[in-house]
Amino acid sequence: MSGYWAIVPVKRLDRAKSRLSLLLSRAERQELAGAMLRDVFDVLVGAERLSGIVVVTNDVQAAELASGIGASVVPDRLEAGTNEAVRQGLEWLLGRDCEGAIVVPGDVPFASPAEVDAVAGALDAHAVVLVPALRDGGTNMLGLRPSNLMEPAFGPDSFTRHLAMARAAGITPRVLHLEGAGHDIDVSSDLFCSAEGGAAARTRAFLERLAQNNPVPATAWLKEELQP
Ligand SMILES: Nc1nc2c(ncn2[C@@H]2O[C@H](COP(=O)(O)OP(=O)(O)OP(=O)(O)O)[C@@H](O)[C@H]2O)c(=O)[nH]1
Ligand SMILES: O=C(O)[C@H](O)COP(=O)(O)O
Repeated sequence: MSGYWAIVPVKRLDRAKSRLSLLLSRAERQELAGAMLRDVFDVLVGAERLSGIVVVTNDVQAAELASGIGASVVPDRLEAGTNEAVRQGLEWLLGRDCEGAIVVPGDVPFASPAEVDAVAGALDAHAVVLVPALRDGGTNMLGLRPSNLMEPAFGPDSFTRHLAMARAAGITPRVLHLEGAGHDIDVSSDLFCSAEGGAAARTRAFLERLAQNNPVPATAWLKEELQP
């Protein structure tokens, strides 16, 4: 099927979000990761411009959820990080009739279907589309047309790196600042920031419960900021 495909890398849910371990137990992190993933899948299903979804994961539950929405699942037995997972998704797409790919991490639950469609619309005119994280220098969505145009370079400060890589290849990327998709959940302070954007019903319910049960633990944030 031609058109744009979403690639979603998903780490094992019971290992997800280790940077939140100051505030959340392993079980809570797993629950949050599952809630965010379900919300992200709803967003992708609601987008009108996607021709397909490929989920790269070694997690049984994530794979079941992915199959439930009709996504293709690429097993990620090595779990060697986001870039390796995205690479596997891109490689899988190479054999398919696909015009381009949009990498969507599983931790951007506040994205909306309209934002995904906006990335797809921008990809029609630009070979590289970047959605920066609003706070930490990351890349929250990466659009590539064709899908093998550029290697993924996720990790700290990936937005600047993706920008530079595109420019080095002679491409002027389109940068979309999106309120919903720009908000990912990585560190404790992200748990207490109200987010604009899409429905994110399960994630918002989790965060509301958390806020009710725990008055904002400023000291935890401080510890987090002080960590190298
Ligand atoms: N398939 C796969 N996905 C990964 C891997 N590492 C990270 N991801 C996914 O890549 C996206 C961005 O990852 P991070 O923001 O670093 O999330 P995380 O690894 O759960 O968070 P931390 O443990 O706090 O670093 C999320 O959707 C992760 O599930 C991996 O080794 N394999
Ligand atoms: O740019 C990135 O690597 C992704 O957004 C993940 O970054 P994060 O770990 O800051 O979410």
